[in-house]
Amino acid sequence: MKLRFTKMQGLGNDFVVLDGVRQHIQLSREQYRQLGDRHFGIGCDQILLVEPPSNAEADFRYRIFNADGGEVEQCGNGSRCFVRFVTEHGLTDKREIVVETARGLIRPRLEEDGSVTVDMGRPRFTPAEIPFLAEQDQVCHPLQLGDQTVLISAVSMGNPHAVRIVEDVDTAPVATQGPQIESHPRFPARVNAGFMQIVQRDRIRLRVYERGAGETLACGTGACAAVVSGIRQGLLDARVQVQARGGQLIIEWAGDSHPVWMTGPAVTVFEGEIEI
Ligand SMILES: N[C@@H](CCC[C@H](N)C(=O)O)C(=O)O
Repeated sequence: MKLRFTKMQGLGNDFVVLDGVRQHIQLSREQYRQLGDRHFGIGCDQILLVEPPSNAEADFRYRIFNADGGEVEQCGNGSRCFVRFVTEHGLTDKREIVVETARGLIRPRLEEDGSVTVDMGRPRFTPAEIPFLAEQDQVCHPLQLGDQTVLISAVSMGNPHAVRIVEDVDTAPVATQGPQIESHPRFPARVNAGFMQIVQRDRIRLRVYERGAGETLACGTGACAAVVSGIRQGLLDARVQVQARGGQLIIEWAGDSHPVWMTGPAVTVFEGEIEI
């Protein structure tokens, strides 16, 4: 079967986007994994499938698959690419779009300058909602990694995140501790592992070892989780610039049950067709 696709990126976190509105797409986990393969497929961190909504309130539904083929609940950089995709492909002329995801509705808005602002919903900290095996919600939890104990905060932005504060992201043990945290038995659905350096109260540097994709150049939900975790610890202000390896995001959170807002770019790289 021939499949048309669009290659996009948000801060270097790259996506294969499929139009499931104009073509019927039903792929197996193995086929998603094949699309994401950088040697035998197109190559990307995640695949986004845009579909008609099943909820009357929504304009579209979008599904997210990691490069390992597994379906996940939420994707920040992907939600901005999604907005550029549906507008550039003439699927909508709305600037504010209601989108159904596996974890409820999100409401992205296309700004005049082409950037996209997304209401990412409210963060959740209850261990069962993340899911994380812990007695109670604490701002920080000790986590055993071999013979070392590290402090992490556990946050769900629809998808699970563990955030660790480090002195310097450039020398942080992302390649070694990232996979250990990702598959830690206390995270039964696995987890995205963030390493955050606090530069100032309104600026952090962040690297994320993503569940199902490895370290990416940026992670939107990871940026939300890191800022929320820093605010909860009293270390950050309500508006923070997040510097990832692939570029910058602005994250805002007013606390408690307020939603987290994310603003950043999304870019189309090329279009193509693949036999799958
Ligand atoms: N890159 C994404 C997150 C994609 C999903 C994640 N790897 C997971 O498994 O939850 C983002 O920008 O948020």
